[in-house]
Amino acid sequence: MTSPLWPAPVASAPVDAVVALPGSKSVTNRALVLAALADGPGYVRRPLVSRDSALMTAGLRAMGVGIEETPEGDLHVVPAQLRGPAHVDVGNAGTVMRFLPPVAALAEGEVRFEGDPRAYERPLDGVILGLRDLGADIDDQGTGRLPMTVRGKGGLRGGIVEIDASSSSQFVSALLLSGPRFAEGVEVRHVGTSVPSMPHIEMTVAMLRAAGAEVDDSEPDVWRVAPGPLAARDMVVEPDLSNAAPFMAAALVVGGTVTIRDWPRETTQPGDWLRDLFTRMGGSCEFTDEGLAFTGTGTVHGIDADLHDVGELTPVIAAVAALADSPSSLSGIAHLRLHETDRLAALAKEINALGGDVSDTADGLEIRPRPLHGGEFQTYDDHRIATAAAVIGLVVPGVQVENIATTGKTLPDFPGLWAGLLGSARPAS
Ligand SMILES: O=C(O)C1=C[C@@H](OP(=O)(O)O)[C@@H](O)[C@H](O)C1
Ligand SMILES: C=C(OP(=O)(O)O)C(=O)O
Repeated sequence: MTSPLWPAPVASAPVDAVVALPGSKSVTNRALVLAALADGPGYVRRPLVSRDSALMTAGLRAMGVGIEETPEGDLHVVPAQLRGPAHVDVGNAGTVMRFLPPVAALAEGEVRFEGDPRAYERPLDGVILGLRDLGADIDDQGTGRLPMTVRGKGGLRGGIVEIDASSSSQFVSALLLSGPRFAEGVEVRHVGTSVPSMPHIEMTVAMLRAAGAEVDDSEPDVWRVAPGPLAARDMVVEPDLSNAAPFMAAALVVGGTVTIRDWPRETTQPGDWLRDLFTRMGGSCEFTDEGLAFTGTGTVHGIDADLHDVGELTPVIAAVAALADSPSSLSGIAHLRLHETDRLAALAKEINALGGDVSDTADGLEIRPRPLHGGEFQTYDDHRIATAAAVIGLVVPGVQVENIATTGKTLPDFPGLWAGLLGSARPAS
């Protein structure tokens, strides 16, 4: 089945807009897990409402957790005895497929995990092998992947476990998030080449501590979580800074100023790196009372950057780099081949289809800017490939984005937000 094409709007004037972004996927889905495992009812305030968060909510509800939306749009989470039989659809959400199996191991009864075809290709071995070592009974037919069944025993021993988290930081986050509820807590020791997306593990540690858990992360590649209760709380979700990328990129490639409302002054979100990365590419930013004001001139410089810690920013950075006045080299991101799609291959193929000159290397992208032309841009069910295409379309007429609706994985109504960004463009002087 072919998906409809979305004609990417071309910017006719510099942008001048204030953007209120929905909540962070990573914070929302961690907050939901921590609230579900807490010692009483709590709230997740200003949550993201998107495909990935809906899948997390549905998965927790299937295991018995009460989650109700309040009239203000917050989520009231009422923990319960976790139970099977239950069915969890993980979609293509890394956070759901990795964070919920440890929760299922705490349930009484069988929990079946299924998802999109791509979820069956994405790595899960660190979670499966790790949980088994900690005492869980998992039937994965020997594949180390989904689909699988966790035969929950109402609790888990826990203890010390060695895993290789070089393919995804989410393996570590998954075992830590449920760790306080394991009888012996958990000590996760990473063995292997370096763990990507370290800020996301720092986010896990920070959110566990905020919920009262005792976490020791003083030794590199080792994390210890003591057994104990998680406090029932109000958790307020920050705006999704990774999803700020296309909006800030608009100011870079078109010129003008975009203010991202409520940008936190301190955060573990990897999107905070955009301030530095996009400044190096030609923009400038300042904190204002409203948020972060980011200004570009329309002239973009290439960048040499190791994105190992912030891989999810790659697609939009690659799109901007394809429009730059000098080449770029993006490295440290081999693990992106195992994301929603093989992002390195997809970006090279689609940018080249518009006349670009991009090669995917063993661990990144080499981008040599060339004049681009319009054409179809395939998105491979990948929200960030779709927003990257929209950025190119701002300055390259005739870009048609296939399945723009895939942005709904983490960013509801992206086309509406994008139209708002351009609608408020000030007239050219
Ligand atoms: O824990 C999280 O919320 C995430 C961790 C990262 O995963 P990887 O470590 O698999 O890259 C990131 O890319 C993903 O978008 C979200
Ligand atoms: C890699 C990503 O998602 P997931 O949580 O599915 O891993 C992403 O959002 O860029």
